[in-house]
Amino acid sequence: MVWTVLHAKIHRTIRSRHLFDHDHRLLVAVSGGQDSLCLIKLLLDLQPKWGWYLGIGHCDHRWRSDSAANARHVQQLAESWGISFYLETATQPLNSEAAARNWRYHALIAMAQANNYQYIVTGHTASDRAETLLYNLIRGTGADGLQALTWKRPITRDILLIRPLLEITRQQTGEFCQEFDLSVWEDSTNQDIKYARNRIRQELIPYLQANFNPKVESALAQTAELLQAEVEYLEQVAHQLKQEAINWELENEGNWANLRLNRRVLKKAPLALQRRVMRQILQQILNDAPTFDHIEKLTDLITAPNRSQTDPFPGGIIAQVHGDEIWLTN
Ligand SMILES: Nc1ncnc2c1ncn2[C@@H]1O[C@H](COP(=O)(O)OP(=O)(O)OP(=O)(O)O)[C@@H](O)[C@H]1O
Repeated sequence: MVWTVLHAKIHRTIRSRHLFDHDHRLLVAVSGGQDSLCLIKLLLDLQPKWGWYLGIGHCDHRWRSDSAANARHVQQLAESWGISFYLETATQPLNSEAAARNWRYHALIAMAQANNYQYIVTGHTASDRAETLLYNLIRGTGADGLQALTWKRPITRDILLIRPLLEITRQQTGEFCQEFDLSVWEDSTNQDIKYARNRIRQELIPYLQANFNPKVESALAQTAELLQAEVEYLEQVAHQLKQEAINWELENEGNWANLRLNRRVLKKAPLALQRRVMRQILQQILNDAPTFDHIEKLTDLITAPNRSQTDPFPGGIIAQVHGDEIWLTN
């Protein structure tokens, strides 16, 4: 087997970041594109050193006319490597990026659960990370959005989502596929500049590379990496503060019903932590992700006069100041 710089890099990354350990069962999400082919080839080559059990999961969104052929192509590759192959096909064509992504993650989780995999591994690269950072930055976000794709995160209670290629650029995965003659399935929708993501990839990044920094992808990915560690730390501190600030909490048949927060505890904390506590609380009690506006309204109550209250949040929950406390009630 030829051992390249990428093999060495990914081997080091898996070890130093504790992405997965010996003998784990990894379900590798393979679209057939260059990134996920590079990923599966690297993992296959490293497999004898680590002893993983590898499987390939493919999702046919029925988005493009060639999607069934794409799925067959990935299946043939899996067979040629002697790896288990799992396919989910959408019951109807999914024609928005968001719908396709959402369905894809559910499909991959279902495959992993049915076949006893603890890890779902995707081929997101440093280039995806840079694009996600720019995409989120343009739409407006905090440090959380700028950490743009994490190495490892729980996707269900028992399954972790792992992205081992976050330090490797798309150029590198392309060169790797050429070097090993991997037959890449080109996704025609990647070229379509009606999608903002693709415009960032096709127009904005090349512009930044040509005019500002030829290594802008790696630079942005590094920014995301630094922010990720800071976000992790702030979230931990906010969690502790939240526990300290909750005076009283009532659950009704497993559902959250009533919460009282100590304003004196919260007032002493910096604004950045106040906002994070409020976001964690809203995440806990709303079914949807809280908006910036929701978080600000609730944070304002920390210093607002007695009896001030918010408009109802989705689900009808209202927050109101009662002396030294904020009451959230249904
Ligand atoms: N049809 C598919 N079947 C299996 N895995 C897929 C498929 N499409 C994408 N993936 C996995 O997701 C990774 C990222 O793909 P891509 O960048 O096209 O998706 P995305 O919509 O931007 O995803 P995300 O929301 O996760 O960033 C791929 O490297 C691959 O591991």
